[in-house]
Amino acid sequence: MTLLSTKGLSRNFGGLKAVHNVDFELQVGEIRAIIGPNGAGKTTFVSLLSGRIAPSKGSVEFLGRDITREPAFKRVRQGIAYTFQITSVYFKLSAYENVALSAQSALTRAKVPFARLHSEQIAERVDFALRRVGLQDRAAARAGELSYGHQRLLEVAMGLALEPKLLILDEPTQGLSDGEIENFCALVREIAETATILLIEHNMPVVMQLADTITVLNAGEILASGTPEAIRANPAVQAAYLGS
Ligand SMILES: Nc1ncnc2c1ncn2[C@@H]1O[C@H](COP(=O)(O)OP(=O)(O)OP(=O)(O)O)[C@@H](O)[C@H]1O
Repeated sequence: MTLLSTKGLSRNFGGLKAVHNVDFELQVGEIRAIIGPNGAGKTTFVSLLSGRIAPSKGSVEFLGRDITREPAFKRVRQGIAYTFQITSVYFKLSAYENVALSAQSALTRAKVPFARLHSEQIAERVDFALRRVGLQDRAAARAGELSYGHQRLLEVAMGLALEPKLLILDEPTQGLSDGEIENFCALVREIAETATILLIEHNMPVVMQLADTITVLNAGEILASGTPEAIRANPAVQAAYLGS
């Protein structure tokens, strides 16, 4: 079953075609990686999916509905969560409060009137999300005092508190230690049991072990799509990206 698809999706910045004419399809339950050289258009592409930026041309469908013109907050309410770099974390708030903000927005999506939001409902969700990423013991810590690796995990917890159907992770392992990366991969597999994952990732071993399917972007266009084995063996991909 198709979760998300795009047709002719394009975004120009002046004369630059950052994303050009992309037809893309994502199936429910898969882990999809998007790879490509620097400047290939990966972040621009997922920003078009999440609604952070508007397309110059083309369309996006989510669960059969055209969401091309829907603003980001409405897409979040439909189940598209985008954890974008560390900038989304409020450093002065506690880990708990950061996740509670997300949880609140998800409960609003479920049409629970804002004024009647019970703190237990939020607490339940926050506890679940923090436990899932292994930060339950750091709930009271200020986000700004957490290690970088924990801040990245906090961001994932904020995404999970939205109970997303689609979780978009933009370079989630950047800056993590080898041990943290290993734990992170286990976490992604666990999350994939209940959500579809779209992952932008530069770390090839991570991509190769996690992804069901890899889509390669190059100069704003899809160069290839396939299993990790097929992508590894694809001469065009090797020439454009893997450099071997
Ligand atoms: N807001 C913007 N204004 C102008 N040009 C932009 C803007 N955002 C992205 N670009 C350009 O669009 C192209 C694609 O950028 P994008 O960040 O999507 O690539 P990427 O594949 O995510 O790269 P990286 O792997 O380095 O993060 C690049 O040439 C970039 O300079």
